[in-house]
Parts: sequence; C-alpha cells; structure tokens
Amino acid sequence: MTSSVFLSSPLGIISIAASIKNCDLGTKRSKLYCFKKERKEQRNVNCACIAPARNLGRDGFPGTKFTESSKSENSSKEMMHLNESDVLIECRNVHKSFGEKQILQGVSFKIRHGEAVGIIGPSGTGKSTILKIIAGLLAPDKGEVYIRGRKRLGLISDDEISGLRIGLVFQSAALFDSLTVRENVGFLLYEHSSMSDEQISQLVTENLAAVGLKGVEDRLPSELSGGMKKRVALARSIICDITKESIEPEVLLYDEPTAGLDPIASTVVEDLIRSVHAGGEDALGKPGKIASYVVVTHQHSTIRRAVDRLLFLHEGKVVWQGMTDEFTTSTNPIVQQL
Ligand SMILES: Nc1ncnc2c1ncn2[C@@H]1O[C@H](COP(=O)(O)OP(=O)(O)OP(=O)(O)O)[C@@H](O)[C@H]1O
Repeated sequence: MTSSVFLSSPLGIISIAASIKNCDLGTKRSKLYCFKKERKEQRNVNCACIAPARNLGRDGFPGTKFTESSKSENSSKEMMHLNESDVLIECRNVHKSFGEKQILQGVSFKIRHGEAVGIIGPSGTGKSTILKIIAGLLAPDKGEVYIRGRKRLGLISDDEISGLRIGLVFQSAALFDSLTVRENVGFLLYEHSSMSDEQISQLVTENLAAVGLKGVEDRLPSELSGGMKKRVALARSIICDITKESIEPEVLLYDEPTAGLDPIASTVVEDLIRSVHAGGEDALGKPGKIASYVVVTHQHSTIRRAVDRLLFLHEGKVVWQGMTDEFTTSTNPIVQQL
C-alpha cells in the first residue's frame, strides 16, 4: 500500500508556475517533469502557508469564557461511535508552536470512515495548521497523528506506507497557472501512473464532468471563474489511478473551500463536496468515492450543507464538538456566539 498526499498551496505557486515558462516544453510529461522539478526545489516555500485575514477577527468572540464543563461537552451521538476499526485519522494531544507562539495546545479528535467533519473557530486559532499536520506537511512538536491506527513519524514522504490517500484542497484553488485544466487535473497521474496520455485525458474529462464541468480541458486557470477554479481543484483531488489493483480510501481536507465565493457559487461547491463523498452522487449520477472529509470553514452555509459533525477549535484546543443539528439548536453560549 502506498500513500499519496496531493497538495497545492497558495504560496509559491505563482513563482513556480512562472518558472516553468523557462523550461523546454515538449510533451505533457516532459512539461510536467520540468514543472515538478521546480516545485520540489521550492517545496519549503509551498509548505510555508500563512493564512490571510478571514471574516472573523482574532477577537471574534469577545468576552467568551470557556468553562471546564463546556470543554468536556461531547455530543451524545459522537459518543455512540464505539467501533475503533473505522477510525481513519486520529490526532492525539497535538501541540504546535511557531517561534514563541503556541498555536495548538493539546488537540485530540478522530475522523472515522464515512464522516463529514467541520473544523470551526476564530481566526488564527490553528485550524489550517491542524489540517497541514494531518496531511503530513507539518510535524507536531508534541503529540501524535495516527493514520488508520499507525503512528505517523515526522513528515509524510512519497514512500510512506499508510493505506490512506489524503488530499488537501487549499482555500485558493491553487491551480498551476501555466498548466491547462487537463494538466492540472491529471497532474499526479502524468507523474506517478503508467496510464497513457489518452487514458489520463479521458479520466480527466470524466472527473471534470463529475463536478459539472464540460469542455474546459484546454483552458488555462486564468480563463475560469472563481467557482470553476474550485471545481477544477475538486476534480484534481478526486481523480485517481483506476488501473491500480486496489485503491486506498481517500480523506479530503478542505481549507475554506467556499471563501471568496458568492452565496450561489458557495452552494454549488458545498453540494459538490457532498456529492463526491461516499453516499453522495456525483454530477454523472455515480456514487461518490471520498471516504471522509474535513472542512475548515467560517461559512454558516458550508456548516449547514456540507458537514455532519463539528469540532470547535479555540486557543489551540477543541473546546466543543457535536453534530451539526446540535450546533444549530444548541443553547451553549460558546456555540451561540458563532
Ligand atoms: N508556517 C508558519 N510560520 C509561522 N507562523 C505560522 C505558520 N503557519 C501558521 N502560522 C501562524 O499560526 C497561527 C494559526 O494559523 P492558522 O492558519 O492555522 O489559523 P486558522 O485558524 O486557520 O486561521 P484563519 O481562520 O484565519 O484561516 C497564525 O497566527 C499564523 O500566523
């Protein structure tokens, strides 16, 4: 079993994309090889993501007091999950600091097979950081991350064995500017599969259709709307090598997938997130393939439409968790302030 983490960060991408213009562009594969080489050299830049300001300030919860009882509040439905074998990802007592700044201070939670989980909380509380730790882009200073019961040591590498694919979809669609939609969506397959260009091209078309896009394969990202870019990013995260004998389950991590979209475009993306999830149905009427997903969001509509269970992160800790319906009906003062 092999693991794969597909990630694209908002930082560094533009300079990398610009630099491939200097490469000798021949076939898609040589173009992408050249692109990958540049990307590898700048990987440290890619991983150094600093989240821009969001619609909630750091003091978005003035006067909020988190009591011990609220900290320990757990959803009764959450507690009903007793089967440990369906846990795909577990964070146990995760700590992370940047310099003197303590960001995560003992975060613990589990993501189970089939779940649609949202991570909410004030800006700067470490939501994106925990996604990057799950994805293996950042290592915790203390605490552990378990992938299907196996402790992950350090950062993820292409050779690491985990039996789980983890995809990370950043808030900016983070498409490679100089690559066409086809090359963006098929990127991993051109790089890591033995599929022919024609097979990949067909699969790209199918996956684009699954997110409701047709006839955009030859366009550059600059020729797409914001909502279309997010769909392309989604297609890129769900595509996989269908020639492999066994395909590992995939968990998708979305970092503010609807940020910057108008309400209608947000709804489309929220429904797409649902549709590619197991139990959902994509735009072609086929069952979704994603085992579980985690969404970091500030958007109420995303919480309502795309998520079943919520983790509330505050000052580096999970201070409340529960099902979405409990969130919307809760009389808990912490929840009410969102
Ligand atoms: N690579 C890094 N180096 C230094 N500081 C960082 C780094 N990554 C994140 N931070 C800092 O850690 C804190 C948490 O960042 P993070 O992006 O995880 O917060 P967030 O909860 O996702 O915020 P937002 O809701 O605004 O996206 C911020 O103060 C951020 O500036």
